[in-house]
Amino acid sequence: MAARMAFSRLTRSLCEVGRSRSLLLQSARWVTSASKTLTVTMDDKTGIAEMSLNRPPVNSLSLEFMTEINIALEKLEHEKFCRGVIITSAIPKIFSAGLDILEMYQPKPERLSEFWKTLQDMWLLLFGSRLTTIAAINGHSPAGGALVAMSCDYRIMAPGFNIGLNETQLGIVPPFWFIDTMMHTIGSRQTELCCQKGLMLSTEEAARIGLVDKVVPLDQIASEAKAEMQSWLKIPVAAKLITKQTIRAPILEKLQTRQEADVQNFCNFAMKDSVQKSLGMYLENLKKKQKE
Ligand SMILES: CCCCCCC/C=C/C(=O)SCCNC(=O)CCNC(=O)[C@H](O)C(C)(C)COP(=O)(O)OP(=O)(O)OC[C@H]1O[C@@H](n2cnc3c(N)ncnc32)[C@H](O)[C@@H]1OP(=O)(O)O
Repeated sequence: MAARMAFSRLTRSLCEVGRSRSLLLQSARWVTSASKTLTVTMDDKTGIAEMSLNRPPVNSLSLEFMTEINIALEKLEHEKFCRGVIITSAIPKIFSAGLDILEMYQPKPERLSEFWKTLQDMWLLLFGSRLTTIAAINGHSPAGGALVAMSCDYRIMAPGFNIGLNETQLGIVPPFWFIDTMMHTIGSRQTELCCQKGLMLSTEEAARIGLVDKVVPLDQIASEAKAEMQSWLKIPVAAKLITKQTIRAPILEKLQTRQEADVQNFCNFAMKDSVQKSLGMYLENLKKKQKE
């Protein structure tokens, strides 16, 4: 249901963005075409797909990038032989820098609402996926990046990076469904501590509170993710999926029943002068940091 609703919006979004991104079936493996920013490969023997994010410099989630991700997720969801997907990054040291702040800073109102709908769709597709989903977190993963990781069934992270919902540090508020996703992962007390302070946790701190399930060296992250996936795929599929749906359905429904209102809230909030000022200053600091 979540995936179907997301798909109808996705189709519209695709037309508006005006890009064609077909997925080509190529014997044993299929790969995304038309774009270098997302590579999806599938091993037909194991039914395991890998989605690799590759939008330099930091895999920030723009409208177009999320549309691509959504199309790929939708395709995998309907791919008969696909049983699981591993999400990772092709960019050294960055899993995803989260939402593209440039989408929210001095935005055009129509694009802003489309941007938010596309983010909602991405979350609905990923959090509600029938597939087993594993995040192989091979770099920093703030805010929207953490949301992607937390929406998966399992998280493996390499040491030396940070992860968390840091929105309050930017003077913005994590949406209720970001918070719900974190509460689902680490419980409400830890979520409150992390979200109010906008904490970015080290890999080890994240593992300590269950935000990350396993810590492995960077060079072993891909093989470990595959091994972990194999163990999940041994569980009887219907039993596993119904269990996942039972746990996640109320969280998904909360957004599904308020999607339009959530878009409106977000747009109103984002357009506030004070929020625009905070975002402008944050962007400025990111650039300054680069020069230092
Ligand atoms: C308005 C209402 C909002 C309601 C709530 C919305 C919920 C929000 C969710 C979000 O995801 S907001 C985004 C949060 N993300 C961040 O705070 C991450 C910021 N980035 C970083 O901390 C670092 O860039 C990094 C990811 C740790 C990587 O550091 P590194 O030193 O490797 O690279 P930089 O030199 O910092 O960056 C390179 C380049 O990329 C630009 N950039 C970085 N992050 C973003 C981003 N999220 N969006 C857009 N652009 C980003 C950065 O400015 C540099 O640009 P140039 O100077 O090269 O042009």
